[in-house]
Amino acid sequence: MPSPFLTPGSSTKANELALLHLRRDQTIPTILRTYDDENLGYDEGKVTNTRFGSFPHSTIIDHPWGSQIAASKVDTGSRGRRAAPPKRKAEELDASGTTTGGDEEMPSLKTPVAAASGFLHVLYPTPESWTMSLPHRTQVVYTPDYSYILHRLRARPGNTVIEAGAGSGSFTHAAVRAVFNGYPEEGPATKRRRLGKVCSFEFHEQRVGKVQDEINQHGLDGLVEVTHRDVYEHGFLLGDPQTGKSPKANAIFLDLPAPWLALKHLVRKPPSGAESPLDPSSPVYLCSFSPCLEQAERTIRIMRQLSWLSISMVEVSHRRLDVKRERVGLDTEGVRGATLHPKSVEEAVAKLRSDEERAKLGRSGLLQSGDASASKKDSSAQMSTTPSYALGRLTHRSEPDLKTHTSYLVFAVLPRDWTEEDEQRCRQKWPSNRVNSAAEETPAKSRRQMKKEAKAQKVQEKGEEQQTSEAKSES
Ligand SMILES: C[S@@+](CC[C@H](N)C(=O)[O-])C[C@H]1O[C@@H](n2cnc3c(N)ncnc32)[C@H](O)[C@@H]1O
Repeated sequence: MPSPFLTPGSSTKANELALLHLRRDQTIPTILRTYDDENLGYDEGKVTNTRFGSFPHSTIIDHPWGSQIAASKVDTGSRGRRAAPPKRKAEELDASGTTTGGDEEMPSLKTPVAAASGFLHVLYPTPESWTMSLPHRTQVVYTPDYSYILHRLRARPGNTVIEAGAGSGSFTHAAVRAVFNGYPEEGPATKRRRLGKVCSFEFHEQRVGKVQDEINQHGLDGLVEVTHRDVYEHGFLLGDPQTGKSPKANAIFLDLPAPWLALKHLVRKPPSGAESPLDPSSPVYLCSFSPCLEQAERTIRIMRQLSWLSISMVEVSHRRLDVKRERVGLDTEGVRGATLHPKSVEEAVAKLRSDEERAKLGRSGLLQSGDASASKKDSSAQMSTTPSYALGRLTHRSEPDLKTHTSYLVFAVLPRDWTEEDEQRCRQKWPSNRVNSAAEETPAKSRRQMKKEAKAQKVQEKGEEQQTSEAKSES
């Protein structure tokens, strides 16, 4: 099954994840099904109820992504009072095998009737929207952090990423999109076309089960491999911790309470004699996510002992700045967000004077509605000589609800092992006149010396030319 995260196609499909977008900060993830998989007893099949109305999934399936879906009239009251428990019906359907996957074979469902109001938009899932809507089981890595981490890990199509722990699967989805290079069913990986993969490790049993279910429902089987493992003790091999297969990782992301305890397994030659989980043919990039500086320091100390290079630490502290023009004044009547209040003493006094004037005219019966509106128009015309975008005071303040948390990210690189055979292979592959044993033995010449030698050669050539011309003239 193709994943809607990676290849969503043009329209929604039954049994695939879709995001029901209610408003900017409210999205409901759901697996679209025509039948009532939770046995809630709706005549219309599976229904999602929201504050903007009820949405039978039959009205959402087979619509282009981004479509606006109108709410339907759904009987949410009487379904619990049915004589035959709907659960039995659903169980029978499950047993007959007609519910899962075979939506065409479903018994007839009630055709939904459009409600007078209410709508939502149906969107395909992305790692960003999934991060905002996923069921949180742990603290998660948010988009501002994982976009930077994946960039620094040089995660690209065809790479293999090790992730520990998987937690709620937020980073997992972003990582698999970064390394995706085709589905395993499309053909085996070749030397030139490696299929990207995420090897995810988690020691909390229930979280493993949940992540595994989500990976399966999101069509990411084969691209993400979740292993139930305490990585401090048993490392990162796939299958058996001692004799298992190496994931041959190019990039590693550790989101663990004690990352330094896992580092001993991330070496080229494990002391136990087991295979290394790292790709022997490439440098390995690592990022460790810590909420406090002490953890970052401790990780760095162990990294140094284990030959990690280019170690650097970054504190991620995102702030989104809300920039806007604050308008205050009596000329802002009807302007959204503006403060209708005199902005200076002069304006306040002018207002008092005009109010007094108008009161006087009113008392003497001279104020006519036409005159009043004309005088109002005159004053606003006077004030509107400045273009509206330049009116008011420019202010900025940081938006408080940006979802992220302060994090200390430690980055490092472990170069690939380099043997004499590798050296010889390279010399054969890229022979160079400049790389020969003679050149290696003699120390490199300085520029000055080279210039001197060139000059001497020129003088010598000139002398030789002169000699031959003299000899010619003599003969
Ligand atoms: C902060 S959460 C990870 C969140 C995840 N990166 C995400 O974006 O959703 C840390 C996870 O590490 C797991 N963990 C802690 N110690 C572990 C260990 N020794 N081996 C494997 N997983 C471990 C915890 O169970 C927890 O789920």
